[in-house]
Amino acid sequence: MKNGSAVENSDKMLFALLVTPLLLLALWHLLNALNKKYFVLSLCKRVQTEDGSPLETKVVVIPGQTWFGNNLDLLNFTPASVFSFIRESTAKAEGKNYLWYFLFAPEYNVVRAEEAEEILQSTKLLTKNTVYDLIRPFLGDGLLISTDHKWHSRRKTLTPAFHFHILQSFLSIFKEECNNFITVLDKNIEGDLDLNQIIPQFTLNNICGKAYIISNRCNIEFSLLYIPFLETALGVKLDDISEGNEYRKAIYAFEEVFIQRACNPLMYYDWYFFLYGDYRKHSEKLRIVHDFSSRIIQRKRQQFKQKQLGKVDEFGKKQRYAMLDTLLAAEAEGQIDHQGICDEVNTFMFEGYDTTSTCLIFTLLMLALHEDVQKRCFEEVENLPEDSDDISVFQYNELIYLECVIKESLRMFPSVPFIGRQCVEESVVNGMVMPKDTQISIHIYDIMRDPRHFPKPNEFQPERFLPENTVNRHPFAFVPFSAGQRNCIGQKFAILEMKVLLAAVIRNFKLLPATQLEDLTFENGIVLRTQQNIKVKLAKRVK
Ligand code: HEM
Repeated sequence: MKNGSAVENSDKMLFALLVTPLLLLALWHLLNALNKKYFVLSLCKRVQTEDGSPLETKVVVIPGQTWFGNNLDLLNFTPASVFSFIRESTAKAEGKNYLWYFLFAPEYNVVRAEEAEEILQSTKLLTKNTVYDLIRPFLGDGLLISTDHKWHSRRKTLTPAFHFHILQSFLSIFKEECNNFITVLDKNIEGDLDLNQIIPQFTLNNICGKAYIISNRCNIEFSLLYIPFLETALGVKLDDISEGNEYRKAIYAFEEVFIQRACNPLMYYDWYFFLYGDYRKHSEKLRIVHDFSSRIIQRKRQQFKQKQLGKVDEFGKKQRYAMLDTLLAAEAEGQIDHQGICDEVNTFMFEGYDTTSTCLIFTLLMLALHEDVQKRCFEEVENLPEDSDDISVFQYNELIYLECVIKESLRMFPSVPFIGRQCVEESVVNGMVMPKDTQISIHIYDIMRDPRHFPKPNEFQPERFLPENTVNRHPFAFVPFSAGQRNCIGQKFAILEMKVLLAAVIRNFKLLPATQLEDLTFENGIVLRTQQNIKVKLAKRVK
């Protein structure tokens, strides 16, 4: 009996020895076959071409540094290393679009205008990607992040608030703020002017609060109490400087936490962020920001009711309101609630402040570094009427060369270096079948440095934007304000605001270099940042 069971056992062992490798081989083949369609170790479906041609003909797949796709490539990066990693990836892909594989979803990186066009024009790819979820606690379902019906109806409601006639009425506010700004510069002609300190205060004042704070060395005090953006888009003046200032600081701190999160893929998970991230700072700053916007809205609501704004003016035309009035009018008609208004106000404060200041900082730097360009701008603005009160929107529109300078600065240093979309269902994009949840990053920075569209892309050449030089350019090669349905609603506002400031600065001062481009380390944030503050010197122009 014993002998019989021993034989049986050895048969079993032999069987196992023969079958196990076969099973493993079969499993290996199965996994290999599965891995063609799915990136097994990244738990996501692969991108395929629509016509069955090799994927490499459409996109470069950048191999990850481990077997787990690109999941660990970005771990614990800093904002500066994220910026250089993205640029290196573009270089590795030799200017072609490229793919990464992350946990649960691929990421399609677009660096070419040709493919960006299809995405930005698509009516199906309007949903923002997961990076935007990190700012959702701040901006809620405001225009930047919302999607589908909510976004459509809000965009329709808010578009008239940026109509030419409304912009015209903002002009006097921009000018007043600008005059104050020039007075401040006049008092600080000595030494280097730290643009990162003073410009964000100007643009936030154009948004929400007047308080120029510059280091004691420069000796500028909390002197000005004026709030153009609140007054322009929002139609409110702040009485309390410290209130606006606390708000500005809270936004800055929120952005710092955002950057920390954005640099670590694990931090995208709320539970991980709650346990290991700066969750307390995040919540505290959000409370300050939200309380501030809520108070502004309450104040404006009172004024709105008191004024009893009618729906038609004396000529029977529908009245055009600034942004917050527009929202309050929509609230009166039951189209939006208090939370919706808060989300929009936060979105506009946020979108309208950092973006414009980043562009102004780089434009002033480039003017200081390029004397010939500055001279040409000076000749152009010199023709404007002496008294700034007499300068009309039309005259600002005619500052063609200054506009080229702003555009060239935006091309080289786009305030928003990348934007994101995602496929909410399996979709065909640029001839490839993208699985549901594929993340799409459109790298505006790289698109606008593509030498096929901008020869010698690292050279500052405003002439590229003179009308005669743009005729044959690809329409999506220059997209600092994005394009298509989800383009920037505030672009005309921004260009006018920047022209008013730049014209005034150039008329009054000669800008001289202090910071050189080589001194700067770039960082990826919500907007493009540099580790070092950017400085210029000023020399008063003799009239
Ligand atoms: C130089 C200045 C500016 C630049 C470079 C800029 C750039 C952009 C870009 C690239 C987008 C698309 C974002 C995306 O798809 O994720 C955008 C959207 C937006 N911008 Fe701007 N922006 C600027 C100024 C402004 C200003 C001054 C305002 C408000 C007054 C504003 C309000 C918005 C809003 C609300 C959106 C979302 C639009 C939508 O999705 O319907 N922006 N901006």
